[in-house]
Amino acid sequence: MPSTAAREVPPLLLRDLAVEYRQREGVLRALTIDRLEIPPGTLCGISGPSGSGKTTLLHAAGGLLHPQAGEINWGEDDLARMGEAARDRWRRRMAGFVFQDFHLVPELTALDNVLLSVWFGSWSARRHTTRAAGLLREVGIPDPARRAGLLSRGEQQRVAIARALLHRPALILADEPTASLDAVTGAAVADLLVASARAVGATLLAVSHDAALLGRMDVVHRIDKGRLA
Ligand SMILES: Nc1ncnc2c1ncn2[C@@H]1O[C@H](COP(=O)(O)OP(=O)(O)OP(=O)(O)O)[C@@H](O)[C@H]1O
Repeated sequence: MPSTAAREVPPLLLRDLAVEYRQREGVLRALTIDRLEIPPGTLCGISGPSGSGKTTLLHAAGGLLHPQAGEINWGEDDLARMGEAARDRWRRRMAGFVFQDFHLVPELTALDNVLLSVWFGSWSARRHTTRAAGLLREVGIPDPARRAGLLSRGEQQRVAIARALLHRPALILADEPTASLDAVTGAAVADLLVASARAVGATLLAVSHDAALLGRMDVVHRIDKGRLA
């Protein structure tokens, strides 16, 4: 299991948060959170009906969107007060993302998919190549030279998890990580995600409808109509 400790993991505190989307019919208030605190290293599930605001919450907590009001405090850093460039830098430093449909480039090898952020960033490729190959071995991908498009769906999600772990994130944000996998493969991916976060002490925020995954979280917050239920 990936075992190198994460950087220092800050607590998350959301306060008076409001996220709105401009839609054709007008402005939709998608999320209203008075207060939500998540201690460092917590495995936190986010559940709720379709359209209730789960992904919006994940994106707000991960600095992928700018809220209309409120605070998104990861320790000393308030993402709500940062511009887009600062949030980009914060994300690259702090967060690893895992998505339902993997977001891999099928023509590239497993290794190159894990290293994509290194190509686009200013990190040293050689140092990261060794770590990326090691992570792929640890998540159960023995052949890093295999093209991602030739891997099974479960293997592709393993590659995506290795990619999320590359920069030793303090936070792992996963959006329906098992939803496009069959039950057995999903359970194995859930095991890997939980074990990976635990091994490095990272905070895990996982949006999911998957009872097996949610059952492995320390806490599950349910969202209904944009509010904590
Ligand atoms: N970029 C956007 N522009 C406009 N409206 C949006 C946008 N993203 C989400 N919404 C709306 O905000 C509400 C919450 O969406 P969100 O994706 O957060 O819900 P969800 O609980 O993750 O849903 P699901 O389980 O179906 O993925 C929905 O009504 C959705 O239509």
